[in-house]
Amino acid sequence: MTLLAEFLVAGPAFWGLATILIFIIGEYIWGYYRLRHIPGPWIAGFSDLWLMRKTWRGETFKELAKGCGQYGPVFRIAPNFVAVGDPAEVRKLWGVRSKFDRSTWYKGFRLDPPHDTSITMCDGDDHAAYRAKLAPGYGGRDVAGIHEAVDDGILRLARLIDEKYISTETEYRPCDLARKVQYTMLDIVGQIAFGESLGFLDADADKWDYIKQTEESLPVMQMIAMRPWIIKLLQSRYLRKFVMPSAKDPVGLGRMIGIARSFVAKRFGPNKVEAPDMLGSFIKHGLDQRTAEAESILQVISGSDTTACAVRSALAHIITSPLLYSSLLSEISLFLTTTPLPPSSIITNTQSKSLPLLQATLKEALRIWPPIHGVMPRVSKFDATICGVRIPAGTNVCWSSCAVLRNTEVFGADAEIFRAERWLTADKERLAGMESIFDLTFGWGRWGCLGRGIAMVEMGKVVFEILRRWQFTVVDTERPILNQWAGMMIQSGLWVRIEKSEWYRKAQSPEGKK
Ligand code: HEM
Repeated sequence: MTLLAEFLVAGPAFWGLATILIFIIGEYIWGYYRLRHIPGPWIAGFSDLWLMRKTWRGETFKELAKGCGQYGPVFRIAPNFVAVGDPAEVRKLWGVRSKFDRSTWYKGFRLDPPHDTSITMCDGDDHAAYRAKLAPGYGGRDVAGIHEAVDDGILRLARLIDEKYISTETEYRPCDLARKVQYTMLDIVGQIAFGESLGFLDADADKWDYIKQTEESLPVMQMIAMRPWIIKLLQSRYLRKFVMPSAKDPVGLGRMIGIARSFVAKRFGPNKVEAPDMLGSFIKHGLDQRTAEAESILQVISGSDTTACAVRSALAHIITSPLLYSSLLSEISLFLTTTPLPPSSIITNTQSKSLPLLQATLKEALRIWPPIHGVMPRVSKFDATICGVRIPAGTNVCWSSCAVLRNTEVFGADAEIFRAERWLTADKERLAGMESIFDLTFGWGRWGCLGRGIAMVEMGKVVFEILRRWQFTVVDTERPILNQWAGMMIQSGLWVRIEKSEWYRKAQSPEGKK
């Protein structure tokens, strides 16, 4: 035996290594043992590789639903993670009376660690106190001009499309509507959040590569969120300045942080500006400068990508479904005959809510392609029972958004397809059930979306105004739009040929303007 081998066999290094190994093996066995009564892919009992692989490839949306079909409504997806596909149980899990809080998974989405925002707060009591400070702002109670901000964004979009993207018999000007919708939503959220548009539509460009970089980082964030120790490491004092976006970055998310920081800075100090916008409301209710910065950045991200996705999903389904498209145009044209609305005016929220097929289409778009479909785990300090299955304390309980939102008992035998009419033909009882599960697209209970009201206003107005002004032909019928299921939907390439609608042409003609 060499000296080294002798040392390893008998020395402290050997015993140190052996102890670590025994500890790791013990942890694997214990990890497997705790949830051994819950079925799932065998590898998920020992390792999170199954879940990581599906997450990285953007497959969790479909695969978790497949797993619920194969193993039952509760199945194991990693040593300490289970997925639930039963709609009523998910509503209970997220409800106000639930004993479950958010798991540390949410900490993976901190943009400016160690500062939390509403979405990264996990402790129920802290979150409730913080949420109370935000509710008057997000709910619009304290904010003047939300509707005007939305209208302004739509008019900017109209200007851009009219000037650059109208095709004629002799000229073909294809337009990526997915991008233009995203620019619109970013401009609107800037106006609502800071009282100033972010200027994406005017530039007709992805300013500072913000969209590109945010989209690239989403799948990575979903992966990091699965491993609490990686979150701690990357967000530690020593590493975060190298790996997290910084306000000094010239591009991307960092640049947006810098912009938010400069807007927020104007609201503090001796010459502080007071304004009746969302930021003003947050500050009025006690947010300090750093927290206001972090919350404002969250607002830009959560308030633009989600609504952009909902609008794009609605448009993609409308313009590829002839029956729905023509029915919607009839609804709009009937509305316009009774309510003359010049092109310079935007439909009101009350008017848009009075259009049943339009509202049904928006709900169906959110249901079939939920903008936020990540696993969103909850944990409890107590053992619990879900669908009759014992869930030990400390287990991450995720939802399968696809299993829940495409449940055939709730939404009908054809739940897997987009059919807006289901919302108009369902009887009272079924409709109540559908509505209560549809709610989950915005989260529910103590943790539910604070921007739901604003989102529905934006969606109703934007989709109506797009449909009444222009008509669309899909450029690539083989692949009208590209969806990437990264926990938060990434969509691109809704390429269309655009013509003005007959109503819009007439309304813009000299006679129409009279
Ligand atoms: C169609 C659009 C939208 C969808 C589908 C959506 C969906 C969601 C979901 C699923 C959650 C997470 C709930 C959870 O953790 O259980 C959430 C949280 C949140 N959303 Fe939205 N959202 C949308 C639009 C907006 C808008 C426009 C804003 C702001 C202007 C916003 C602000 C927020 C905030 C602040 C939270 C955190 C709430 C809390 O933790 O108390 N959202 N949203």
